[in-house]
Amino acid sequence: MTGSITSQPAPKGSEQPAERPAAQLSPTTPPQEAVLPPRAPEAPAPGTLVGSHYDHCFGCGPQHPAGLRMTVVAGEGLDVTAEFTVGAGHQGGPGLAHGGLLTTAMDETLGSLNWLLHAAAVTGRLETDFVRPVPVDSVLHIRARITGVHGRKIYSAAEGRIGGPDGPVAIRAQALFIQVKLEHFTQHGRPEDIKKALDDPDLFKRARAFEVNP
Ligand SMILES: CCCCCCCCCCCCCC(=O)SCCNC(=O)CCNC(=O)[C@H](O)C(C)(C)COP(=O)(O)OP(=O)(O)OC[C@H]1O[C@@H](n2cnc3c(N)ncnc32)[C@H](O)[C@@H]1OP(=O)(O)O
Repeated sequence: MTGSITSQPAPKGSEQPAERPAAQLSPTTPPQEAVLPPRAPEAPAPGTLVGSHYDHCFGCGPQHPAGLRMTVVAGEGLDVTAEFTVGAGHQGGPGLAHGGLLTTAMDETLGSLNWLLHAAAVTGRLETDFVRPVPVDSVLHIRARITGVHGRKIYSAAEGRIGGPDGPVAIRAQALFIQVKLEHFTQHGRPEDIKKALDDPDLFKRARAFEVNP
């Protein structure tokens, strides 16, 4: 067979393996200077629901018609747990969860950690390893923790297990969240949604509570 990429002769002078670049730390790995701060006084008590940050959020909003409606429970330290039940509407391959939706569930859980610091933060980078397929009807049990804080950067990691906390690992994630001011939302969001949120004191009080001075 001709024309196959693999059957092409190596270009002259390329017989030596290229020098590998030095191993680099992922931007989601906390630097040595990072710290683990105490829980904020406003953090939800251990064992209680963290609560939805926005009613229309795809990940946690109770008013979202097709969202994941995830609920997250605060842990004892800088950690949370969450469960995501994979439904027929979440399929990628037949009978299996779509990877992008699993990533969303991880993002939502990791994002909830910021409540423990009382910090408004958005996902800057999210890395995901898909370890095994997740069948429809299974419950993904997610445990997430903050791994370090450095300036505006909040580092975190999570693991999703099938069926419960002792089930087989299906997905792992590491994230870098960046603290932002409330203006991040009010300046960039669609004006009618921002107005609706601002006009509704119940919807917005949590967001206001998030205001920080990075
Ligand atoms: C209305 C209702 C409101 C509800 C409120 C609830 C909130 C909860 C919502 C939760 C919803 C669920 C979660 C969601 O879905 S959140 C939604 C998905 N995420 C976003 O939309 C974020 C989009 N990105 C941005 O807005 C900006 O890029 C941000 C704000 C992130 C940074 O732009 P900003 O101009 O502010 O800062 P900076 O650029 O100086 O960067 C600062 C530092 O960070 C480092 N860096 C940045 N990015 C990366 C990267 N990718 N890898 C590695 N490093 C990165 C950067 O090098 C720098 O480091 P250093 O030089 O200092 O060392």
